[in-house]
Amino acid sequence: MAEERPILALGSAAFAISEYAAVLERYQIDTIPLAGLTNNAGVTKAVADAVATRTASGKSPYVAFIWFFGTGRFSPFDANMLLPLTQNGCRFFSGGGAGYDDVGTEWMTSEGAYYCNTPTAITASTANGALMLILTATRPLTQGEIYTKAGKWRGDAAIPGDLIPYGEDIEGMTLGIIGMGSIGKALAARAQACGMKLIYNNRRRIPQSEENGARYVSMDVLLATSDVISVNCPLTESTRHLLGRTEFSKMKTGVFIVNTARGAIIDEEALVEALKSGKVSRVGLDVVEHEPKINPGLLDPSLSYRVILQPHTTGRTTQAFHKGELQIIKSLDEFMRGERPEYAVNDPKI
Ligand SMILES: O=CC(=O)O
Repeated sequence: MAEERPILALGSAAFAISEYAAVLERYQIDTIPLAGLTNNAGVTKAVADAVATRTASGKSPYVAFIWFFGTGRFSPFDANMLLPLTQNGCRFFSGGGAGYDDVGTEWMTSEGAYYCNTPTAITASTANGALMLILTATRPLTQGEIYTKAGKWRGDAAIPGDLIPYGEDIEGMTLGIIGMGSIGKALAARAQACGMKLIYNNRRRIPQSEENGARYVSMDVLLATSDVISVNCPLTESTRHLLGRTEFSKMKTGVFIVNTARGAIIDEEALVEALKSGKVSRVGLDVVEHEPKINPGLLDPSLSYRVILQPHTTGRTTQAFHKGELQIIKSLDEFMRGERPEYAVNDPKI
């Protein structure tokens, strides 16, 4: 047990139980219990208190801070929350999740600290979730379930607009993938097996051997030729509202849109207009701009079953979170051994 290099943890692993029990044996870890914590201010105070207690007792300061999945309600994990740690020598942070738009990585770099995400943990679950939403958007699945449970079966032909519409088969449709990282590639492999034609846009073309049958095209070509568009890129300043009024106007009429990345990549006001005008047929959103608040336009009764909403759960499977917790442990071990962690997203001067 290395008392001289202690670690602070927010909560505990919930899936990699035995592996994390071994971590608790390997290192000296203080845990901030999650019970009673509801927001960023609570965690900010708990971190400051933990650092102050350690300093007051004359013990060595924390060198690392980790948190797990399901902690989005505490974000952002930035200077405001973490400064007491870096001021006292903490040089490693890692949290559950592929995206890290809610983590102050630039600030961490300037403090000489690593940030490690869990880059491939949710790849399969999110790609499966994207395919699930593509199928749900192209087939009237939500409406069918609600009707069946309500005893309406396929609806009443005598009432205008009441019948469930026919579904559309995705075979032969063109899928445009925006963002060809690990999730985009995994989605391409799945969609290819369903007989879709694949195109993608990315900051740059990726090696052909990794394209999984997708063809690199400009954003304008993707917008103009896709029957289904899937958003799979990270949220950055350059992708915020990447799909807005101008982009919707370039799309095919009747396009289906799916977003399993981050809500703010789509301008929701523009999306609602595009749904109302019929430009967009149906949309499947696992993410929205101001989670957990839903833009009232998306809940407009006139759009009814054409807006499929999920509570940011496509990546959330037991297998994915287990893998992710193992990735946090791997990064922590590498840092504690004095190595550059493989999953570091930044390059601080250490
Ligand atoms: O949205 C989930 C993630 O980024 O891991």
